Amino acid sequence: MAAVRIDQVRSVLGEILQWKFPADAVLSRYLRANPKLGARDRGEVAEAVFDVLRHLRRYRQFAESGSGPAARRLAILGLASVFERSILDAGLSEDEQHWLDHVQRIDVKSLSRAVRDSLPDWLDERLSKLHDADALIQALNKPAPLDVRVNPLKVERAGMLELLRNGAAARYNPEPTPYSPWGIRMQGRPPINRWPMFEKGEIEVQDEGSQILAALVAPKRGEMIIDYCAGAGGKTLLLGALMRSTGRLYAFDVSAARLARAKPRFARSGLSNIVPVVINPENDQRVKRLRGKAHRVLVDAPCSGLGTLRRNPDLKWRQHPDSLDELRQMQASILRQASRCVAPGGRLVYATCSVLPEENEEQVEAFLAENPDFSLLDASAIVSDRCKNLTLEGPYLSMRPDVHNTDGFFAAVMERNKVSVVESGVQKRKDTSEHDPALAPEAVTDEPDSAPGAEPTKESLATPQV
Ligand SMILES: C[S@@+](CC[C@H](N)C(=O)[O-])C[C@H]1O[C@@H](n2cnc3c(N)ncnc32)[C@H](O)[C@@H]1O
Repeated sequence: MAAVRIDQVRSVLGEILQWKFPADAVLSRYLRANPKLGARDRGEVAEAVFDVLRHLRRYRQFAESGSGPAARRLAILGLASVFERSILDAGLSEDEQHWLDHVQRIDVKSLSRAVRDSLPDWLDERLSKLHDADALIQALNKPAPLDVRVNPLKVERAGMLELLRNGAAARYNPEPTPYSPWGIRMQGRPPINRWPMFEKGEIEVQDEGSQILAALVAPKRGEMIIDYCAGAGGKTLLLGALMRSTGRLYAFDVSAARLARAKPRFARSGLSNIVPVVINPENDQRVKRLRGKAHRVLVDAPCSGLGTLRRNPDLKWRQHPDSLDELRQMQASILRQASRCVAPGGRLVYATCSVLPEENEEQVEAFLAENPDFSLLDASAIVSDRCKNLTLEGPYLSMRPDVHNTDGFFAAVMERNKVSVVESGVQKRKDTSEHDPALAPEAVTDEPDSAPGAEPTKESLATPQV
């Protein structure tokens, strides 16, 4: 069995290490192409592959010694984290066993941090500037638990926890998440997409940090909200539920494929206030029509994803300083465009799942310097309303795996002055819905709990005519 597993891991790694596709996509494709593999086989292959990606630099150094193909030695090192030696040895030659004995005796503390914790030099250098860098790097190198979130429109967390603890999920040790009031954390690899509560839209997979982001947007009933980079809808779903399915929640994205992946999730959720719209990154007329209209705009910006290394360790090797520069320009441009949709008195939330200041604080500072009609709010005061145990230092939301046991997330909340002058968008049409049903205004049945200062706007916030 060990011999077969080594070949399987080696085969998956062979494709992943070409870095053409994300590791999880390659692995899913491999598992789909090998349907005879049972749940345990799949788990073992996945665990070993991800272990290699986490420790790639160190393992490559170890694999320089020994004989035979280096890719096989990487697979052996990955499987050494899954199997006991006695099981693994059954698939190894005598030479390989000696080689593994040798590398397992190496004192990793004698290696430089970049090798020990397997980081490319450029990333080691950037992370080393962060507070408590060692703890952060080590936490990013550990596998993450699985966080799910209840759909507050359908169920309460306490009831769902009881159901999970008394059913087949008990072995995954479900526990409430410490900060998010909607989260449940499980250990291992629960096959939740086959569970009835998932099919009924009562639970969704969402990291606790991402749940807290939705709390930070703090949408209210009846408001008009834009999730500007909605992707597969992870945050849209919780925003829609917090709005109690009232008002209007635009789910924008430039990628039709990503929004298409969101649609079954929207359907399961039971939400009826979401309007998905594929937008053009440049000069989109529908975006223009929403200028100065939204109560809240969330920009969950495309980023390096370096806060999610626990789940996506391949990003260490797929990202590069040049790609980071491109991302920074894109982030600044999206933030600028999205900010125009914010109504006077409304809020703009900029978020990433990166831990690098150049994608986070520096972007926000540059935006605020160029846009004096926006000012920074204290994130801590806003989230404390729903996330009782969460204390933050400073005005930003900054979640870290070493501190909060979540992925690395950053967010800033900015408020537009009540007296901002809103640039007009495209020329007004008599009846917009006739031309663009995707943006057709629908009856807003619930009064907003509060509307941002509406005095100087040309159109009223409560009637989202777009
Ligand atoms: C971090 S992901 C969003 C994840 C999503 N919010 C979620 O919670 O599942 C960033 C998204 O931004 C989208 N994007 C890239 N450029 C964009 C642009 N100019 N305008 C809007 N969305 C954009 C990408 O297609 C991607 O889906």
